[in-house]
Amino acid sequence: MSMIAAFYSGKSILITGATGFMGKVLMEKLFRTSPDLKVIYILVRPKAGQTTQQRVFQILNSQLFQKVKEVCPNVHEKIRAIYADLNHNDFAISKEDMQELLSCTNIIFHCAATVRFDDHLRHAVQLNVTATQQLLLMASQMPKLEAFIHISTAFSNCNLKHIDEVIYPCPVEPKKIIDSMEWLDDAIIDEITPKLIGDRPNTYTYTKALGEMVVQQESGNLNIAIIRPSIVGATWQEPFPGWVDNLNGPSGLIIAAGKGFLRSIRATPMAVADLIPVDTVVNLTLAVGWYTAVHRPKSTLIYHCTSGNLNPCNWGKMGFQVLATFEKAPFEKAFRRPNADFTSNLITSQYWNAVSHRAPAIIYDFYLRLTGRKPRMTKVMNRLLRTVSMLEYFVNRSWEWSTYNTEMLMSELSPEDQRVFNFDVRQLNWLEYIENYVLGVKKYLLKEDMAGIPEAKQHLKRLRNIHYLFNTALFLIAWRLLIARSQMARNVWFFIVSFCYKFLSYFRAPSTLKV
Ligand SMILES: CCCCCCCCCCCCCCCCCCCCCCCCCC(=O)SCCNC(=O)CCNC(=O)[C@H](O)C(C)(C)COP(=O)(O)OP(=O)(O)OC[C@H]1O[C@@H](n2cnc3c(N)ncnc32)[C@H](O)[C@@H]1OP(=O)(O)O
Ligand SMILES: NC(=O)C1=CN([C@@H]2O[C@H](COP(=O)(O)OP(=O)(O)OC[C@H]3O[C@@H](n4cnc5c(N)ncnc54)[C@H](OP(=O)(O)O)[C@@H]3O)[C@@H](O)[C@H]2O)C=CC1
Repeated sequence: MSMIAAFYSGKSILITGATGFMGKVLMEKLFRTSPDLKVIYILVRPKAGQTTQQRVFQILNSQLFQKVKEVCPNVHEKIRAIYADLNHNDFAISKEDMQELLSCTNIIFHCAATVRFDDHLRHAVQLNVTATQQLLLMASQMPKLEAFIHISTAFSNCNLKHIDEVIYPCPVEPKKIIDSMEWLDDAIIDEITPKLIGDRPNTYTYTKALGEMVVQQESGNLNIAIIRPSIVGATWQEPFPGWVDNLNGPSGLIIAAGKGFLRSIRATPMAVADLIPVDTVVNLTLAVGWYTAVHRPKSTLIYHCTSGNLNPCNWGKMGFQVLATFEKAPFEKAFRRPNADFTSNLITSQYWNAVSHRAPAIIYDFYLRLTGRKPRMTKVMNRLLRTVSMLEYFVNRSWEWSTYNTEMLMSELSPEDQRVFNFDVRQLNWLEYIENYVLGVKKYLLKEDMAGIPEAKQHLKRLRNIHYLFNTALFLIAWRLLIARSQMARNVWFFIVSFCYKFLSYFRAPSTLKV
């Protein structure tokens, strides 16, 4: 019997960010391994014209939850969606709901965040710092609370090269930042943002670091742990391999590359690609929840959920396997044939941007105009290149994260728990994982049918022929222009033609003799 699964039985669990990528997998695993849990409270806001109930209904009826329905048929009754918006200081939770949360909650998993790299500092602070502070305040009023698990990111200290499982303070206190956001106007915030974030690349990593400081400062008597995952990718094993449902991290780039839009990137092939499957993060999170509640460590423990120091893979190998999978199972209706140029050189990368990205987009828009349609490719390409430029920081550097606490926890688990809540990335086969990841992107994100693969392959062949035809035509035009202008080019041309003629006559002569 799994001790961790047994621990969650009968518990009332509060999850923030349950509608997000990680939150859904966390809920799924909890219901599947501990179907006897009492209730999962989730803080949800209405979104995209859907009420909170409709959103929950959609999640529970998705493919991800199919196995759960077999083990826990009354899952609908065990999930309690609470209307909440973390942008409001009191989360806009009703009095009755708040009362229920305060009196019943046993465990909190705080996953909600804004993960946009370029979010306005005011909004990023509200979500990643103030909301964390508010939740801690709520937690301090929960008499039955056993553990508070805060999800941060391994990149909260990406300005350092070696990162230990400790909290590194930011120069300005989070309380001062929270206060200043209340009275500074947007223009001034824009001006001071670069100074505040310092050598971090974006407001996301900065506010996640502030969020950790808040957790440390406001922990009081709470039993708290922090988890820092690196780049979270599709599922490795559970509930099935390759599941992914958003464009964050590598997923969006895999689509852009598979559809032939993205053909080069400024990346260092030998830099460590610190990817971690989402089910691994969730397994560690649940194990940490159990350990924190049962063993009650004296101080707040931080757990790095990373792969680089235990089972490293680099971007070059990853890109190679992504392309190999495109060969086997290409994406439908590609714009161009997938290809990859990795260059760490800025000038080469700008050259490839012009030749491989901007020029084809301009030519395609010209074709759309000629055929009476609205040009759109240049706009799409500009947005893609902007996104890529924001991710470049992470594919040109390597970090070392120590994993003492994570390894200590692994050794504390029973063999059964090590199996059911496996977070040992040393067992991960990267090539297999990446192949499943790309297939998962095709299946679950693009919703493409595997039966369409032969047609997709045909389409790529047509694109290859168009590519050869286009290059030949381009070469002939360029050559014709050159011959018209340069005596030397003409001489070279006559030399090649006479050489070919002699070559052919040589072969024709013996064959004539035979006859
Ligand atoms: C070596 C490769 C070689 C490839 C060469 C060739 C290929 C060969 C194969 C190679 C592939 C394999 C290797 C890949 C390397 C991956 C490195 C990843 C590093 C990640 C590190 C993460 C570390 C930190 C981890 C964490 O701790 S946190 C979680 C991470 N957080 C994020 O990943 C949020 C990012 N996003 C935003 O920050 C916002 O999205 C924003 C970007 C501001 C736009 O923002 P905006 O322009 O306002 O508008 P949106 O609506 O948001 O998006 C506008 C449009 O871009 C789309 N789109 C949004 N996203 C992405 C995305 N990712 N990728 C692509 N597209 C995206 C969206 O669909 C929309 O398309 P549309 O609808 O226009 O058609
Ligand atoms: N994905 C990754 O690569 C990594 C993620 N992390 C961390 O993991 C955690 C989960 O990330 P992930 O699941 O990928 O992110 P998602 O963007 O998929 O999910 C974010 C969640 O936060 C919720 N949320 C955002 N704003 C509000 C709000 N105002 N009120 C209520 N809920 C809100 C979202 O709700 P809604 O659906 O309504 O928008 C969603 O459920 C985050 O703390 C992130 O920093 C750490 C490392 C890497």
